Amino acid sequence: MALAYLGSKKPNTTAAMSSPPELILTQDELKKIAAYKAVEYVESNMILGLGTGSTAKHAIDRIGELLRQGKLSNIIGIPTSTITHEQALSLNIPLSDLDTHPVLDLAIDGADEVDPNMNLVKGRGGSLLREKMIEGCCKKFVVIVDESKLVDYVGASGLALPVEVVPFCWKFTASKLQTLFKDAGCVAKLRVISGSVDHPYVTDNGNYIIDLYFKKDIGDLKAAGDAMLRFAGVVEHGMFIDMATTLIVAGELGITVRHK
Ligand SMILES: O=C[C@H](O)[C@H](O)[C@H](O)COP(=O)(O)O
Repeated sequence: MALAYLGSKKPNTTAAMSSPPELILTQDELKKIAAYKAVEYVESNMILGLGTGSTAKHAIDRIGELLRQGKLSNIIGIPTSTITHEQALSLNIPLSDLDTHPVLDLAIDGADEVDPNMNLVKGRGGSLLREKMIEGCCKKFVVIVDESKLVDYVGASGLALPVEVVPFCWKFTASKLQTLFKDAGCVAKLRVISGSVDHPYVTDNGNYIIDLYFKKDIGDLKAAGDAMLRFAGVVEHGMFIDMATTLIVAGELGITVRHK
C-alpha cells in the first residue's frame, strides 16, 4: 500500500536535470512513519506500555503531542526504561507502574530483529527485562520497525542477541551461554560502555548484558530461550517469542501492517 510519507523528500543530487527526483527516506524517517501509524491505535483512557529506543521515542513524542492538543486524554503510561520515563515526564504524560496497573491495554515498542513469525530480538538498547515484563502484560503489543529489521531467522542480521545476566561471575555465565550454542558458532561478549574497552554497560536493573553472536540459525527459539533461563546467572534473554500482536513495518515502498 503506497503512503503519503511524513518524512522529508530528498532529491537525488546525481540525477540528470530532466529526471524526476528520487524519494529517499532516512532510516529515522521510516521509524517515525511506523511510530505515527502505531499511535493511531491509542485511544483515550488507555493504560499504555511505553517502549524504549529510537523508534519508540517517536511514538512517545506523538502521544505527548496528542495529549497536549487535547486529542487524547486520561492516558497512563508505564515506561520500560529510565530514559523513557524521563522522556514521558518531559512531555507531561501521566505515569504509573506494573504494581499499580498489572494489565495494560496496549504497548508500542521497536525491535532489533523481526522474524517471519513476528518473533523479535530486543535489547540492543539494554532495556529487554523491563520491556518483557511490561509488554507481557499487554492486551495488544504493537511492534514498530523500519524494513531493515526484518530477518529470515533470529540472529540473521549478524547483530547481537542480548542476554541480561547478574554481574556475579559473569564470565562463567557467558561461557555457559557460548557453549550452549556452540553448534550455531556462538560467540559471547560482555557489552561495554560505548567508547570504553572494558567498562561494563550496566542495565537499569544493575545487571550486565552478554551479547551473543551466531554464525548459524539457532533453530527452536522456545527451546533455546528455556535453556538459557535454566542458567542461574541469566536474568532474561532478548527473544520475544509469540508476544507481538501487531507489526508495523515502514519501508521505501510504503507501510505494511500485520496482525496475529
Ligand atoms: O533495548 C532496547 C529496545 O529493545 C529497543 O526497542 C530496540 O533495541 C530497538 O531500538 P531502535 O528502535 O532504536 O532500533
